[in-house]
Amino acid sequence: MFLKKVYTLVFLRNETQILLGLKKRGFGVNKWNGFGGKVEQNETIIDAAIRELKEECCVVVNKCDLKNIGHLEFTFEGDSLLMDVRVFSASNYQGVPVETEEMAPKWYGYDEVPFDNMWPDDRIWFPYMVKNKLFFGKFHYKGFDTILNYELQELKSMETFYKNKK
Ligand SMILES: Nc1nc2c([nH]c(=O)n2[C@H]2C[C@H](O)[C@@H](COP(=O)(O)OP(=O)(O)OP(=O)(O)O)O2)c(=O)[nH]1
Repeated sequence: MFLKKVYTLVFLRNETQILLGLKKRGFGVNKWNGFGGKVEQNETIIDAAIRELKEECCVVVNKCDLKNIGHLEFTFEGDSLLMDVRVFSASNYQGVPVETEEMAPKWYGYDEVPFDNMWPDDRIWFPYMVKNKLFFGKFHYKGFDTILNYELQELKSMETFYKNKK
């Protein structure tokens, strides 16, 4: 039995670039990533995505501009935690990303994404996101550097995926 915790992960994107943030503290420190974190009690997933984006880089996004593009699950050898990560993309937003105590933002061209300084699974599923394919990925780690096994599939619709998910 796993103990599931839900997280958000938001990527601001345009046709040529994607915004990443260098995590300055906590889980995933010193890695480039999208913006996100734990969904709190009594908070919807979409509200958590909006809140975390604002807290981490001071950008405001409207609900209707956040598109759920993927679902990721992470488990770790010897640990009962299952991280359930809802991935979103947005190209409309208000404000200019700025550095906060948690993240230092930077725009990257799609061909210069710094995978060597990111979670190892990112290089596996990023190509789906870049090609605008919806995806579901499951990664089982040993420690935080080694993927022991994984599954990745393209989805036709996130709604259908969640409807059929147990
Ligand atoms: N790209 C990518 N993101 C990941 C992976 N694993 C993983 O947890 N994430 C994301 C999901 C969340 O956005 C973030 C982890 O959330 P967090 O621990 O920073 O949450 P938080 O801000 O609420 O935490 P806290 O420090 O305030 O307690 O990292 C991964 O393998 N790849």
